Amino acid sequence: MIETRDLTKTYRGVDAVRDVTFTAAPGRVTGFLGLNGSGKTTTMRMLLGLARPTAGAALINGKRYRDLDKPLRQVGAVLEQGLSHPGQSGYSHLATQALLAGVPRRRVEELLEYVGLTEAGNKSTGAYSLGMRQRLAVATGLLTDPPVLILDEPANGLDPGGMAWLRALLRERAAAGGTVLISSHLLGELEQTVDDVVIIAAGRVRLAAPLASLGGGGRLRVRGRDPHTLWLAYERAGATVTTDGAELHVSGLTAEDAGEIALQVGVPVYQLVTEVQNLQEVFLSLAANP
Ligand SMILES: Nc1ncnc2c1ncn2[C@@H]1O[C@H](COP(=O)(O)OP(=O)(O)OP(=O)(O)O)[C@@H](O)[C@H]1O
Repeated sequence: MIETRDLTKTYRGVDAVRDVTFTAAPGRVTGFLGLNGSGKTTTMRMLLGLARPTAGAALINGKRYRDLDKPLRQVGAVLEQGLSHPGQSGYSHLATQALLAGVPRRRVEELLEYVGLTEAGNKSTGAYSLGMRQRLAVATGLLTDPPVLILDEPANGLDPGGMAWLRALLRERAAAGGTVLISSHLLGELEQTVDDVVIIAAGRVRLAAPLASLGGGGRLRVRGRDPHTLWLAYERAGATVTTDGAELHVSGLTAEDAGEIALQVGVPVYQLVTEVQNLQEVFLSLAANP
C-alpha cells in the first residue's frame, strides 16, 4: 500500500508538489500521470526517502521509507537516473545489488531470464540500448520480490514488444497482490495497464480515480424544440450544461435520465447522442490546465 497525505515539497520557496494526497492499493496498478515537470519524480523520490517532504506524509505500508524494517525487501524502485556503471555487465550490476540486498546469487540468473537479458547478461551495460537498460532497471527493482513497486517512466525507450512485456509483468505483480505505482506523461502508454489513475498538474492532484470512471458517463448532445426549458430542467437535475448554439452539451446525466426529464417538462427531443469521451482528451484537459 502506498499513501501520500497533503504531501508538499518546496524548493527555494517554489512548490514542486503541493498537498498531494492519493492511495495506491494492493492488487492494483496505479498510473501516476502528468506532463513534464508536474511533480511525479519529486513525489516518488519522497516516497523512496530520497527527498524530504516540506510538509505532509509519504508512506509505504503505513510507514515512512526510513522507518521501514528492511526497506529493500518491502519496496522495489525503477528510477529515471542511470543505474549502473557503463563498464559493468548487467550480470555483475545485478550481483552487486543482490549482495547489498542480501539476496542469493541464483536470483540474478533467474531475473536476467525473467526480463529477457540472459544473452546480454555478460555484455557491459554501456553497450545496452535504452530498452535493455530499462529491463535491467526493472530486474534490479524486482531483486527482493518486493510487495510494493514504484516505477518512474519505465516505458521510456521500450519498443512495442518491450511495452507488452512490461504490461504483462505489472499485471502479474498486481494479480499476485502487489502494489504497483507507475508514472508516465502519456496516458495512451498506460491505458491498457492501469486500474487507477492519479493525474497531477503543476504539483497538484487533479484527479484520483479508477480508470474506468475517466471516460465513463460520457457527454450527451441533445437537440430539442425548446432548448432553454431543457437547459433549466437538466441543471435542476444536477447536470452541467453548455451549448454551441445548435445543441446542448450535457454532462452528469445518463441518456435515459435526459430523455425522461425532457418528457416531464414536455419538450420533444429531436436528437439525443451519447458521446464517448476520448481518454487522452480527458487526461489532457486535466493535465494541461492546472
Ligand atoms: N532539486 C530540485 N531543485 C529545484 N527544483 C526542483 C528540484 N527537483 C524538482 N524541481 C522542480 O519541481 C518541479 C517538478 O519536477 P519533477 O521532476 O518532479 O516533475 P516530473 O513530473 O517528474 O517531470 P518529468 O516528467 O520531466 O521528469 C519542476 O518544476 C522542477 O523544476
